[in-house]
Amino acid sequence: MSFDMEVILDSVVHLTEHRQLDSLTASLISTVRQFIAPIDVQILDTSLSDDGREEVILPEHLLNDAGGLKQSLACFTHCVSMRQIYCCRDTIPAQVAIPIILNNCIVKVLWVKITYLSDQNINLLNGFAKVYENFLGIVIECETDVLTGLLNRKAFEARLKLASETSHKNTELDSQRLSYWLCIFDIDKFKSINDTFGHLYGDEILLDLVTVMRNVFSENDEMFRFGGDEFVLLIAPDTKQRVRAKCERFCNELCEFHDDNIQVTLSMGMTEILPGEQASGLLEKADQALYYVKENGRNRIEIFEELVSQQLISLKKFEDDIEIF
Ligand SMILES: Nc1nc2c(ncn2[C@@H]2O[C@H](COP(=O)(O)OP(=O)(O)OP(=O)(O)O)[C@@H](O)[C@H]2O)c(=O)[nH]1
Repeated sequence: MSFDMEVILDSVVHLTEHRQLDSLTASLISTVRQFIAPIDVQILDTSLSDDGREEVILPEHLLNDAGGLKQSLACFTHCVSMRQIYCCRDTIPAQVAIPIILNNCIVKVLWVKITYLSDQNINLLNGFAKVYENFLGIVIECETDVLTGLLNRKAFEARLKLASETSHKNTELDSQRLSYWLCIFDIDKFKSINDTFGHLYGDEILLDLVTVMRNVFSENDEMFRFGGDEFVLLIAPDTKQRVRAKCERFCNELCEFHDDNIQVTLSMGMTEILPGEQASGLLEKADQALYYVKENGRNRIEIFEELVSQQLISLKKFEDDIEIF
């Protein structure tokens, strides 16, 4: 089969229109489907093993499928770890896997199962994988905070939208309900830390905070730096009590992290993410709880909904948002 150059260029244009990881990945999959009509195509994720090696996360069905990866797993693993294309054409269907590499790390693997795998198909797949790889680098760079390596504000909205869409309408009592949570926090009197110890020391404090945060929160909790000393957490579904306990542990561990003459304390506002709530309203709620903490002594955590029920702050500002849902 030969391919029309114009159609290929169109696909590259389409692939590079995307500015978000999920849509970029979906676009690569649909491009591969369009051009080589595979039986299956997947973009596999990778994780780091305890000894620092990249491991491809293989879904069960890929391993156990008839003609699946199980028989040739050693060869697949070897090729990918050597950053080479894995190609198995002896079997029907054939399989090909192309590692996607960023900063010398394997971050994803394009895996395709196809009835007949020609050289032309391999070249085309490799070309699309390279376009995806280059663009993935740009997308990740755009969504990453330079100092801390956390996600930045730009990455936040899409992730919050996903959380509020997948958050289930549940009727359990407060104490048993598993919800996503949004937390905003900033360092107390960070300006005076900068003024006393210098800006570079202030940067070290920000990096220490991220180290402690990564230790306390799980991979499912997403962490963002909005700018300056302001951070946001999108915490995966859990009860209010457990989320509060986790946030308190974070604040305590950060406080104990510096055994010198400096004590870093945080003020934090939290709010529950209910289905369909909009980013602006949620941010305002968490921000209002944070503001309350700042105005009332700093160095603690407050939950917006609790402040409202205790009539310490007013819900009025959000009535419009709530009526929509
Ligand atoms: N070291 C360092 N400082 C930064 C950075 N970005 C912003 N800042 C400083 O962070 C400080 C933030 O101060 P504010 O949040 O306004 O106030 P604060 O002193 O933390 O006081 P409260 O928030 O009211 O407790 C300012 O002095 C900024 O100049 C950065 O990347 N590194």
